[in-house]
Amino acid sequence: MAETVLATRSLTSGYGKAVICQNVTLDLCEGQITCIIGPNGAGKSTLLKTIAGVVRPISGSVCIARREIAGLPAASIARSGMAYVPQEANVFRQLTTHENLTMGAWTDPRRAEATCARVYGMFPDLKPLRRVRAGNLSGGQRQMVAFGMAMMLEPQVLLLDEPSAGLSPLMVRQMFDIVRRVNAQGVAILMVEQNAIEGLRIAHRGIVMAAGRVALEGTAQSLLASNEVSELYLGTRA
Ligand SMILES: Nc1ncnc2c1ncn2[C@@H]1O[C@H](COP(=O)(O)OP(=O)(O)OP(=O)(O)O)[C@@H](O)[C@H]1O
Repeated sequence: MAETVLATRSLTSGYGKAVICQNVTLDLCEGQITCIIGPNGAGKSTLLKTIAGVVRPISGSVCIARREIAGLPAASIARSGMAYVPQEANVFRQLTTHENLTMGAWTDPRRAEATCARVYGMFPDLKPLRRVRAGNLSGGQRQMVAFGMAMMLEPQVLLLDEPSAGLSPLMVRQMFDIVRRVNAQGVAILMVEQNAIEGLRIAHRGIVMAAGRVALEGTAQSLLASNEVSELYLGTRA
């Protein structure tokens, strides 16, 4: 049985007086991809932000490798082995690709050079762009830089908020391919995706969120095969 690397229990969070995520309990196992799908405004991004420490939990628990991290500052959470790629504002636009990657090694700058070489190996398309400012890259290239920066932390757990958002169909395929390759290297991934079918296809497990709660969960295959999920969330009929 695979170890749980990330677990939330009854996690509740929101903004000011607005409670958005309610009693979210989930487990992410070692080496697995879990894809979170659901309608706009369901609270998917808020859940990732809460796990990453960007939004403070109201109640409940978040553990990485059985260590409680709920309520810790985002920087401490990143040091505990979890990297988070937000949907927006995820690179320094004035800095080059290479400078962005180097910034990604902030927890241990001495390792930056060696880790950079590994990340270029993972994302070969970034190599010719190393001297280009992130603000001058395409949306897909920028998304790859953000992903690369997260990998500079050499995380055990990666949180990805809509990695395929705004990408061309070709870039979407490339992005999912990279997600799969990073996972094959042993990184557990919790990913929010609007592109639900493609996201579930590369995932081991899936979670459907609705109105801030976990509405359904199961193996990705079972969600792809479910009539209810197909009609409500995948835009297809089985
Ligand atoms: N910074 C914020 N301050 C106040 N309310 C917010 C903030 N960010 C999000 N919300 C609200 O929280 C709710 C959930 O938003 P969230 O972005 O988590 O949903 P989502 O499922 O990721 O949606 P989408 O698929 O459209 O990205 C929405 O009603 C949204 O208006």
